[in-house]
Amino acid sequence: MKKVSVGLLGFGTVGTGVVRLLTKDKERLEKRTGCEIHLEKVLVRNKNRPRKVLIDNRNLTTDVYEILDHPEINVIIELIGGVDQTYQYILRALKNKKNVITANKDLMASYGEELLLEAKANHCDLYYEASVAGGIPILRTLTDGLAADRIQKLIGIVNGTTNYILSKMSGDGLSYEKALASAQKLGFAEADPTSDVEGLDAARKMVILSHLAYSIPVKLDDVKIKGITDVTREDIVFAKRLGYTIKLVGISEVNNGDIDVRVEPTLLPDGHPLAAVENENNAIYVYSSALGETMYYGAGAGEGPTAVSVVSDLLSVVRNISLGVTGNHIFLPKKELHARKDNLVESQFFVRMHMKDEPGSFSKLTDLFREQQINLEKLYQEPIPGRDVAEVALVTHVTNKVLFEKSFDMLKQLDVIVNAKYFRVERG
Ligand SMILES: NC(=O)C1=CN([C@@H]2O[C@H](COP(=O)(O)OP(=O)(O)OC[C@H]3O[C@@H](n4cnc5c(N)ncnc54)[C@H](OP(=O)(O)O)[C@@H]3O)[C@@H](O)[C@H]2O)C=CC1
Ligand SMILES: N[C@@H](CC=O)C(=O)O
Repeated sequence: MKKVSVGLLGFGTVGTGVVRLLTKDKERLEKRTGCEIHLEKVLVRNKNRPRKVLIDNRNLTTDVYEILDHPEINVIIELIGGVDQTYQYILRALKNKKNVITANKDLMASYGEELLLEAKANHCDLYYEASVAGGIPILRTLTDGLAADRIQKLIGIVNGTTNYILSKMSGDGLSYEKALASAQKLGFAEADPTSDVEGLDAARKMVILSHLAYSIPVKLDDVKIKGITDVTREDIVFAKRLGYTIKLVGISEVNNGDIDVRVEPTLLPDGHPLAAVENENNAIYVYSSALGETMYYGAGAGEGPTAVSVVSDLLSVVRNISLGVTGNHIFLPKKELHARKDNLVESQFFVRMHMKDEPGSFSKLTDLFREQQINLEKLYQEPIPGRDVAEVALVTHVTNKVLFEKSFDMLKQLDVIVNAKYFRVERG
C-alpha cells in the first residue's frame, strides 16, 4: 500500500476534528483511497496543553519548519488561520513540492490567485473546500457539478456565527452579547470575532465563491460590507410583523459586464428557503441559466462539519498522488468585470423609524415618498405605550438605490422623525 504522510499546522477546533476523523476512521479512509494515510507531525504552540483527542506527544512539534521541510511529508494541512505568516508557510510548502489543504478564507480571498499559480508551477494540489460554508461541498459544486452551466447570481448565508447570533436573538430572545459568547464557546467564531460580526468573513467567502462561479478575479476591496452589530431585537421583531426574516447575506451578481458583490443584513420574505436557515447552518442559493435555482445547505462551521471538508480534500489529494496527477487548478481568464455603481442598483428597502405621534405626521412621511416617486408596498404603525412616539415600519417597492438613499436622508430631516434606519430587502 502506498503511504502518504501528512503534516498538520494547528490543533484548535478544526485541527482537533481532523485528527479525530483521521484516527477514528483510519481504516475506512484508507480503503477509499487504497493508500496508507499517516499523520506524521502536528504543529502546536504548547506541547503540554491538554488535548481533546488522544495523540502521541512525539507527533507534536512547535517548530513549523520540521513540517514544512520534512522530507517524508507529502501533504500539509493548514489550520492555524491568519494571513501574512501563513502565506509564507504555504508558499514554502508549495516550493518544497508539498500539496496543501487549507480552510483559511482570509488567506484565499487575498492571495488565492497567487498561491494557486504557485501550486500549478510546482505541480502540487492546493485545495480549500472548508474555506467556504464549513461542511457544505460548495466549491466542488461550483467547479464540477455546475461546470457546464452559466451562473448568474449567488445568495449566501455563509457565516455561521452571525446566523447563529441572529437566530438566537430572534428565536430564544438572547441578547447579542450572550449569543456571540455562545457562538465563541461552540467554536464557530473566528479567533477575532470582529471579522464575523462586521461581515468581513462572509465577504471573503463571497470573493472565493464569485471567483469560482464566474471564473473572474474578484477583489475584496470591491465588496460592499456591513455587519450585524447595528441589528437589534426590535428590528427583527418588526421585520417579522411585515413577513420578513433578517439574515446576514452575501449577494453576488453579474450583469452586462459588471459585478455587484455585497454583504449586509438583509430582509428575506419568510417563505424564502434561505429564511429557514437557522443557527450555525449555512446555505448558498445559486441561479444558473440552464439548471435554474438550486440551494446547497448544511452546517457552516464547527469542528466536525469543517473537518469533513478538510479530510475530503485530503482524500482527493491522496487519490491524485496515487494517480500521479494534480487537480483543482482554477485558471483565471484575463477578463475583468467592473464593480457595479450604486446608481445601477435596484432594490426594495425596509425602513424602521420612531415618529412623533401627532396629527399630520403620517402624511408628512407618505408625502415625502410620493414626491420622490417611491411607492410603498407595506406599512405598519403602532403607538408606543406611555410615549408620544409611534413605531413605524415600511417596505418600498423596487427602487433605485441612490434615489432611495437621498429620500432616506430627507426623511431623517423631517421634524416628526425621531430616529430611522433601513435595510435592504431581497425578494429572491
Ligand atoms: N472553526 C470553524 O468552524 C471554521 C474555521 N475555519 C478556518 O479554519 C482555520 C482554523 O480555525 P479554528 O480551528 O477554528 O481556529 P482555532 O483558533 O481553534 O485553532 C487555531 C490553532 O492554531 C494554533 N496556532 C496558531 N498560530 C500558530 C503558530 N504560529 N504555531 C503553532 N500553532 C499555531 C493555535 O494555537 P493556540 O491554541 O496555542 O493559540 C490554535 O490551536 C481558520 O483559518 C478558520 O478561519 C474554516 C471553517 C470553519
Ligand atoms: N467563523 C466562521 C467559521 C467558518 O468559516 C463562521 O462563523 O462561519
